[in-house]
Amino acid sequence: MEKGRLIKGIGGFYYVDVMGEIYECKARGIFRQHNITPLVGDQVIISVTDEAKKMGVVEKVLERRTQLIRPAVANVDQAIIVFAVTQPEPNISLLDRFLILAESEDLDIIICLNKIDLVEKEVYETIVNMYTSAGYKVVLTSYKDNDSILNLRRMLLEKTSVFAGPSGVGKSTLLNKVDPRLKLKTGVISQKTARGKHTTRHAELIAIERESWVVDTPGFSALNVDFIDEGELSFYFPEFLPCLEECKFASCYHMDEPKCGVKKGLKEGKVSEQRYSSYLQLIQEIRNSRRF
Ligand SMILES: Nc1nc2c(ncn2[C@@H]2O[C@H](COP(=O)(O)OP(=O)(O)OP(=O)(O)O)[C@@H](O)[C@H]2O)c(=O)[nH]1
Ligand SMILES: [Zn+2]
Repeated sequence: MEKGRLIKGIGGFYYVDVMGEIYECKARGIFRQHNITPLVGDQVIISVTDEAKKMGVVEKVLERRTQLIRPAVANVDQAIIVFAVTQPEPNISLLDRFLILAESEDLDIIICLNKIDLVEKEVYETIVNMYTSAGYKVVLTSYKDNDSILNLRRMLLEKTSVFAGPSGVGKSTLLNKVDPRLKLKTGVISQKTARGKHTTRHAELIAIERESWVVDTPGFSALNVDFIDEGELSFYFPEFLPCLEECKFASCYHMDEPKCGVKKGLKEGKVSEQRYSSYLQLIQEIRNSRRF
């Protein structure tokens, strides 16, 4: 029996990494009876049936700490949300959607602003300040700046991180810099888009040094958050949290209600205009989606 990490599942086979060796495994029928589907990211126990051919059987799925829905990966620790400071221009509304998704999955979050070699600091300072004061950790990177890559790599050590962000911001480029053995495809947008459209891309765990794992997700240009309950949305804005107890009504949506803590926080500069307007836009979207 060996313990390993399930790194991908394709066509009924599970690929399990045991100390860097990959075993192609079937799952025991017993999982079906118990309605358990092994998931990428699971810690599993396998028995090796053929050492030479690296084949085995998944005997047991160890208890999951967490389970992401999209991408479907177990035991993820943190989300690295990557945006470029330019090319493409940062889309704040989309960034807030990624944040809410990660918050709703209860992940630790790092915002990574990439391509800082392309513009002056003044260009992205406002964004950095806005998210830092909202309570987020923001890191600045450029594939041309080795120190920034080392800093990013440090944040990945001994964790499972999901890389998310729009297309073309440099997710694969950064991962290739962090670990040059990876050789992920970069910059071939047409090819990647074609794949995204016509085939389902399965989530896959990629090992980088010292028990660090990453999931590179395809880029998204739009994200729906309408599965979130309108009453819960404000919990996913961390800077709103200290304001909420000052709302007079427990069911305050922080819109037109009197004595609202969030609007007070907005006046006092504890909540930024832009984040508040993101909130309003999203709650409107959630409400509209409920009408049908
Ligand atoms: N100047 C500059 N260009 C970068 C940087 N990082 C990535 N790029 C370029 O940006 C383009 C897109 O990079 P990718 O790594 O393919 O972007 P991605 O986020 O993986 O894109 P998808 O796979 O479509 O989601 C490539 O041409 C990279 O060379 C950076 O730090 N600075
Ligand atoms: Zn309120």
